[in-house]
Amino acid sequence: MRPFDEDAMSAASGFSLAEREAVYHAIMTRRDVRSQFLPDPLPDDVVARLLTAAHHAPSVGFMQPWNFILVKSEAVRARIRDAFAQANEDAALMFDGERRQAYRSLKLEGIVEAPLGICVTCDPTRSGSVVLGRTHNPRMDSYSTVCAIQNLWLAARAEGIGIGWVSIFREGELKTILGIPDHIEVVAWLCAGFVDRLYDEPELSVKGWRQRLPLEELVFYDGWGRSEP
Ligand SMILES: Cc1cc2c(cc1C)N(C[C@H](O)[C@H](O)[C@H](O)COP(=O)(O)O)c1[nH]c(=O)[nH]c(=O)c1N2
Repeated sequence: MRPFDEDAMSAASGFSLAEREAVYHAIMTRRDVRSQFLPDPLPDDVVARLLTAAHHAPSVGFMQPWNFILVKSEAVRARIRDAFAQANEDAALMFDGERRQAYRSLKLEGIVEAPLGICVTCDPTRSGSVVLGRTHNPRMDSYSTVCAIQNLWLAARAEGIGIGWVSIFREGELKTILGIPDHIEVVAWLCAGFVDRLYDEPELSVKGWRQRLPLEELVFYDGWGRSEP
């Protein structure tokens, strides 16, 4: 192996050491935010940067299947929060005993507290019925939309903006509230707002719900279940 050469690395990537570190810093310190939102509105230019980051995500066949519905209205966000509350009650009943109690103690959304809601959708018809790369797996358009969300989430981390992904909804209710056509898939409701602090570790881990798995247990070599030769 070639000896590590910092100058060569920077020349090859076009990233200085500090820039490379900044990328990993954003990745490692990004958090899902539920309750640390500040009420200050997000400036339009910052929101535009986040959406631009999202729009530069990879997508199957370059179909760019996403739309972003920006929801500032408190009244609309209150309806979305009510839709969450109903679905969350069903969700709690799916757990038993102590786990149900623990689930109920978690705060799993900041829909009203966050000054901006972003509903991210996926349009499976965006570039016709046959899409390069989606021919044998129709879910690839949803996966592309998730890539856009992750770009937005990391850019937000760098901008000091917290993002909380809320998925505890009956999709039909969100569609009704937001007037989303039937053929469009709702991929995410994102709560967005400035934050004054972030958890160092995932909140679900801090609160004892579930811990990060050891990476070594998740990596196989040359086939499913095969450990390092
Ligand atoms: C597809 C999807 C859907 C959801 C989430 C994430 C993703 C990727 N997460 C956030 C999730 O709980 C969180 O990412 C993990 O707990 C890890 O924490 P950090 O994101 O590292 O802080 C999430 N969190 C929450 O409080 N309510 C929710 O409904 C959801 N839904």
